[in-house]
Amino acid sequence: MFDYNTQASKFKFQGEIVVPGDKSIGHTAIALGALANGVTQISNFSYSDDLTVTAKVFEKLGAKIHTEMSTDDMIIKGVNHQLKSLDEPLNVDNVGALESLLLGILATNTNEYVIQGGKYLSKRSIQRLVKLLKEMGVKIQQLTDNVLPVKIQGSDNLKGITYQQDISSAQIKSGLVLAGIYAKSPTVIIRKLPTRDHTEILANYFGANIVTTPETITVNPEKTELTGQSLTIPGDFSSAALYIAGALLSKGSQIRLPKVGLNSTRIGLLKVAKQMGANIILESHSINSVEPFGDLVIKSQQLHGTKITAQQVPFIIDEIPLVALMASQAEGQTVIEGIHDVHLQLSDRIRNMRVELAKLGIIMQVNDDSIVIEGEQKIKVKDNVDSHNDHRIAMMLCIASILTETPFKIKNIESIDISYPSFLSDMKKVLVAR
Ligand SMILES: O=C(O)C1=C[C@@H](OP(=O)(O)O)[C@@H](O)[C@H](O)C1
Ligand SMILES: C=C(OP(=O)(O)O)C(=O)O
Repeated sequence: MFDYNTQASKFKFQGEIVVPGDKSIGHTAIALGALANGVTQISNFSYSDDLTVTAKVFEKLGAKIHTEMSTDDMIIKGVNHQLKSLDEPLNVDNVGALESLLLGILATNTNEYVIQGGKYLSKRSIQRLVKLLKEMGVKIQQLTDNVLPVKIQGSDNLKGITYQQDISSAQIKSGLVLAGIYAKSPTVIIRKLPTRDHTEILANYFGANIVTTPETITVNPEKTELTGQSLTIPGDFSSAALYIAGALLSKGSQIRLPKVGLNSTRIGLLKVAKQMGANIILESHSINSVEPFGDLVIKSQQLHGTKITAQQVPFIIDEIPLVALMASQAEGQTVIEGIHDVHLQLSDRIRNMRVELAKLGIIMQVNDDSIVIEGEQKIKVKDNVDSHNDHRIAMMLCIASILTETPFKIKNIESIDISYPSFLSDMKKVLVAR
């Protein structure tokens, strides 16, 4: 509903910016803290629209959540797996990560719940996870075919299952892992490709017994008791990626990003940038925390095209719009393979980024299983652009805007609140006209 007017100047990045805490880890930490016995203390928790929805849902289910806004500390008193029964539906809005975590958790409880979703989640199929949970013994009734709302009644006698992944989705995996924690027998997930692993890492930190190999994830439920923990959430790599792409592309840039999350399943963009010829400096690296983090220094560099394989795609899943922008400014062609088997993101993200970048004169070919992007495309503004209420597209378009002197409008800019509400003001702090 709000238009953002970009500026009639090219910019470069200079200085240092601390990005907010990771959204994906935030969802998982709230879910586990709410479910656990005792108190969980989360440092560097950053509220965004999506995390507000998650906190509200778990408060409704009985968890007590206190947030110290001045210090970004969140304290959760968990329900020790005794979820409150409810007469009203739980609304997950358009928060995909919450939808699957919640289905997995409610699967383990005998109360009946209704889960509702917003515009996008009322269209995105949840058939895969529903089918798997039903195999475990959960009763799920879908009021419309394969989408939210659903009525779910879990069981305290769930049977572990073996799931051969047919799609590389971290969310489906997370739902199944959480259901498996309280089942009566082990659940085994045979991987298609590795995806982000925050759920496995944090669940083990809270007391679960999940064994991972490159090929499998085994959830051993025997005697599992989740206990409240203390943890610090690192900076969100997906937010840092905006500055990484922006600084690489805008001549004369140098930016430092302290304490960014560096979980290897999230930082595919660093590998892609390296393949494209970039040298990103890692100044310090802490691996002794629950999730690794470090300081990154990025300078503008001329990039060249590359081939991004299907195995790399889950590790750049939320950064594909930024990778497309980088590819369009590099020398030569870039191909992103294996896009067919990824989970449909929020809006139809790949289609929407293609349509909106075309309005800025950036053309790409989207095939059934690949994207082909020619390099050295000049940005030529032909029309105003639209975020399609997708925060990743809105913020990528903001980065594109600093590469051109021609101003344009970004419609529905408020979608940035989904993950990074302070993005525009943060970005301004480190932008210098060139
Ligand atoms: O688990 C998560 O927090 C997420 C997993 C990813 O989805 P899929 O791997 O299911 O596609 C990612 O795109 C989404 O933004 C958040
Ligand atoms: C799609 C995203 O998140 P979710 O799937 O949780 O809505 C995202 O953060 O880009």
